[in-house]
Amino acid sequence: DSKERLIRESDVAAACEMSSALRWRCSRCQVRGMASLESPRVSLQKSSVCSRSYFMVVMVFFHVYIINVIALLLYVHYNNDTGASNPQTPADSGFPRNMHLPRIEGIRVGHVQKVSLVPGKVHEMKTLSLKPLLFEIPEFLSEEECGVVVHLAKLKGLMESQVMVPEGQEELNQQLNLSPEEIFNFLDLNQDGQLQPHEVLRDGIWLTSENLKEIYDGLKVDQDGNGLLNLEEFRHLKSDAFQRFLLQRGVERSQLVRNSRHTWLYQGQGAHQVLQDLRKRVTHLTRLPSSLVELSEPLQIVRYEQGGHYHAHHDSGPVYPETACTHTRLAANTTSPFQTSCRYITVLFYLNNVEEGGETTFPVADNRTYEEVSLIQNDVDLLDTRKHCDKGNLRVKPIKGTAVFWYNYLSDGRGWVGEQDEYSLHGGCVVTRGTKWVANNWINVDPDYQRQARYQQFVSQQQETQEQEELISELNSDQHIDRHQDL
Ligand SMILES: O=C(O)CCC(=O)C(=O)O
Ligand SMILES: [Fe+2]
Repeated sequence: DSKERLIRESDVAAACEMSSALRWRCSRCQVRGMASLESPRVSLQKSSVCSRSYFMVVMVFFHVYIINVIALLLYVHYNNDTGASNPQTPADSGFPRNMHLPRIEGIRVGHVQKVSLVPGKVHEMKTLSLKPLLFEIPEFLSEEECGVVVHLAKLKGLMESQVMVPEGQEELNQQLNLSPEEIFNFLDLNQDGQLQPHEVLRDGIWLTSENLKEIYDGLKVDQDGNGLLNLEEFRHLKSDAFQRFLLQRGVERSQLVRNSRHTWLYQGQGAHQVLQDLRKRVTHLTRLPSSLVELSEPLQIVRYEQGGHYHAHHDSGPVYPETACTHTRLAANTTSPFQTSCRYITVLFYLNNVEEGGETTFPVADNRTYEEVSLIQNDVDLLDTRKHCDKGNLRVKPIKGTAVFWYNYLSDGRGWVGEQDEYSLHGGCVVTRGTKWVANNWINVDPDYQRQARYQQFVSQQQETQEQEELISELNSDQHIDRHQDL
């Protein structure tokens, strides 16, 4: 009998160890533990409640627990490898399988966080809006740095940001094989069977209702004269008819979507130190992997003369499965006619103080809802930065050295780029006095993780080949020198 009790006692000990592994509070163990301090007799009596079957139950729990843990580990493992957002990437791509893009938290509008971007200086970063996620950092560039960037841009020379050439709309439509009905349906946002002025394809030219009436009259297209186009009237038009008409009649620069000049400055190895420093600072600011920042577009410098403007736009378009990104297209092996620049982040620097006007407007920042149709109502076109900048939700005054930055895409919830953030709509208000200099640093990320990975692999292979070729040519030239010396 005492032997059996001893066995039971050891069973209980084993069972209790199991149960503590399960974090399952075994009151009997506590009773046993306490009792054993006081009197072994009591301990034996109490332990009798823990029978073999009790031990079996605990063992079953223990096994279920272990199986659950293994299943969870397997799930995490396979989800990382085969998930849509983070699919398998080649082992030698130098691009981690599971790269997560950090996103800075805005907390709330007006929140200020301190950021350390350059040694010995602390910057303050203020949240301007949450939709889009938008920040302002005063004194991001020093006065001298602003001067250097403007100087370099002038040395390089600036070109018109928008030229007046029809953009081959007709050819594109033919290529896409779209019927007039399909195009009409696509343009007719509210599907009322009529094209309102704002539903007409503007394609580079900013058409006010007055402009449009003039075009309709000139082309004799609006047969019933109601200022709207129905499908029948639309059928008689070529899709680039408006552009051609305006080209013949002559268009002023102020009638374009964008009235500015710009140039591009390379920021990689060998570039001016200020440009390289700027890129490093942007990497620190955005907290993105440096490889992404380094493979992005060069710095764009923009100059607006007095009267210059940029109507509200998105820096990067929506991405559908068939949309290619301009930067990864080379490695994507696609023939899709749809492409966008996939600018995940815009960092905009103000390089001078503007005497009057020239603010950056975010007309729908922190709106409750975003509806394209409600942007143009009762002759107030919120996209029009020549006329209605004062009616937008948020305007940032250009101050020399200040940087603003925002996300043009939302997160996909799994650490990668998600859908376009429509609230990132913005524009440059008309410069009413003086000139305005800004610079754009766009960080390009493909919302398709695998395409971005392939692109990075492609670039690193190219770099390797180039380095090898350089090494070979260096060796050859060394041999050449030696031979020369021999001679
Ligand atoms: O000039 C500005 O304030 C905005 C510029 C801009 O949006 C752009 O260049 O894409
Ligand atoms: Fe922009």
